[in-house]
Amino acid sequence: MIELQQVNKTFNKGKANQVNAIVDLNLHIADQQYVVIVGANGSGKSTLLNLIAGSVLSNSGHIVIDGVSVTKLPDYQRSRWIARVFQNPLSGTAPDLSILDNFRLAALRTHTKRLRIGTSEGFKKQVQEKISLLGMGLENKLEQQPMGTLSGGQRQALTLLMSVMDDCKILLLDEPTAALDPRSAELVMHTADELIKSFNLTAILITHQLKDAYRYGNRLIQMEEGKIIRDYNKENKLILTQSDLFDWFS
Ligand SMILES: Nc1ncnc2c1ncn2[C@@H]1O[C@H](COP(=O)(O)OP(=O)(O)OP(=O)(O)O)[C@@H](O)[C@H]1O
Repeated sequence: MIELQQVNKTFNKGKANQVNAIVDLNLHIADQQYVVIVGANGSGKSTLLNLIAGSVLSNSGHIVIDGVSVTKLPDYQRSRWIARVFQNPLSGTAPDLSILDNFRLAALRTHTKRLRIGTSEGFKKQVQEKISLLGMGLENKLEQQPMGTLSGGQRQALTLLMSVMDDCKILLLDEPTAALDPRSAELVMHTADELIKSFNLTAILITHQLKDAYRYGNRLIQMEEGKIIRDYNKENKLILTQSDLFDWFS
């Protein structure tokens, strides 16, 4: 569960370039909800995700995750709940290391409990099993293939997998397909959807791709000038047509 109560975030407060990025925002996200957020550039989407992740702290209001008040906690103290995937498929991976070594690093970094870290065959087998879920045939290239030689889509799918293999409950996706070609983007969106379901995650996706906003998730939010101006739950989203969604931006 994620709860934001009367949250405000102002950048450059009191200066000529002051920006009220988030304004009196209230939001309740139930466990296992998959929320998609759309909105024009500068409407506050990334700031909202940063406030939830703790990489930006609010000026006022309360943020509660899983019943714990996290309002003043920095991001590294929220990482037990939260995993994040960003636009750039290269961020968070070591290009010269093999796929397996990247998984070892990720497991060490997050002290994952799902995996027994090490050089053992057991670790390799667990990673192999998980990677085979992606259906990309990468499970047979674990040790030969350096991460940097994979396509952007493959890397982003592996990054997704690495981030959800930890015991996190919340996955934050900030335009994860923005740097990908349409085919890779489709693959990553599908992978994210499968992982969210199979790991029972609560997820938030920011996207400018309206067809993805329409297709994925069970709640749809539109932001404007730091506020939520539309909020469609699962039932209302089902009634919405794709052209309704396009009309919001015309
Ligand atoms: N660190 C910062 N310092 C100053 N202003 C900022 C900072 N981060 C965001 N802003 C401003 O806050 C407003 C909201 O930005 P934000 O990145 O949250 O919007 P967004 O909806 O994610 O936009 P986009 O779709 O372009 O990514 C913008 O006016 C932006 O310039």
